[in-house]
Amino acid sequence: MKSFFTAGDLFEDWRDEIESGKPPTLYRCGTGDFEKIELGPGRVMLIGGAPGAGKTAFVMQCVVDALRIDPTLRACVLNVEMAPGVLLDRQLARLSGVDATLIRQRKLETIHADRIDQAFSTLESIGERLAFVRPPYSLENLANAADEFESGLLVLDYIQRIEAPGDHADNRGSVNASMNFLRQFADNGQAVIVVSAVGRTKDSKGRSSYSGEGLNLASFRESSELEFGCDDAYILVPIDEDTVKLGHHKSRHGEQRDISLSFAKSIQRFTPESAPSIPGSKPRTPIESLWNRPKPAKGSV
Ligand SMILES: Nc1ncnc2c1ncn2[C@@H]1O[C@H](COP(=O)(O)OP(=O)(O)OP(=O)(O)O)[C@@H](O)[C@H]1O
Repeated sequence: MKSFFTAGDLFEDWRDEIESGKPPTLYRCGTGDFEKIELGPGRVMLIGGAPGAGKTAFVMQCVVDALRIDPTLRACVLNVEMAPGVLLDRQLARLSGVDATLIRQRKLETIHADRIDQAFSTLESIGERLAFVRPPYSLENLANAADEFESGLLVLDYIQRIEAPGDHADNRGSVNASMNFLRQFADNGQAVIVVSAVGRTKDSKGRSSYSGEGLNLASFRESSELEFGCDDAYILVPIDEDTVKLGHHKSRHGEQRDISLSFAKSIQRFTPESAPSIPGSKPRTPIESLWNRPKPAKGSV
């Protein structure tokens, strides 16, 4: 076999594909601004953020909602830090709107019953299409699980703690090797979400911190292959107690689009700030603006 092929060799298939008008498959992770997230076969999405920024909560929301929206999708989650039951507790809180602490402490009361039942049945409806990888937490084990489970979406939470095949001089070598393999998984039709730790940077006062202003593509730990290998890179940055920015630091296939989200931690739920209006509903007018509005002149309608 020759070590190259020409554009001419590709031409017919490529042209047919263009003319078919069939867009590439993308999995929707929610509504509103969540639709800006391009996750699909062949794509690797990287998401970083300081400890506790909400990376796991965000990724699990995307996965559960993608499974709810697309009934043919199957997902495999490898989470090194949190047991599957804890991940499900948090999704139960999000879907029911019942405080995650009450759920964690198993202190539910009758007033919660309806919402909890509804959330249980939502989670049950996707249960057979969501798999959690058992230890050992290695890439090899993830690949085996993905094949056995026939998944289309893989989640690695988080990459610095997942063992790559082969011997590596250091963690950097191992993360670089993992990213190379993950690109191959994507080229084989998987959608891949990679959660990554970030390193501290200097803030505006020269202090070492995780402050959002300093976090960028180079902040992903053991970074080089991570930033080059992914298609999209996001960093989740807290703005205030209940708002976060999902900074879009790399977009291989389109424009970079940051997303503002509110993060209700007690129920582990992210909501786009620019939520779509419900058809037929009127936007609420702030009472203050009515109060300050000039009074209509007498006799005018
Ligand atoms: N019951 C709760 N009530 C309020 N806040 C909570 C509750 N449970 C978790 N949290 C907060 O929600 C956030 C969850 O973040 P998550 O575990 O998704 O972060 P992460 O970025 O994945 O963190 P890490 O890097 O430590 O894995 C944390 O800030 C945590 O303090």
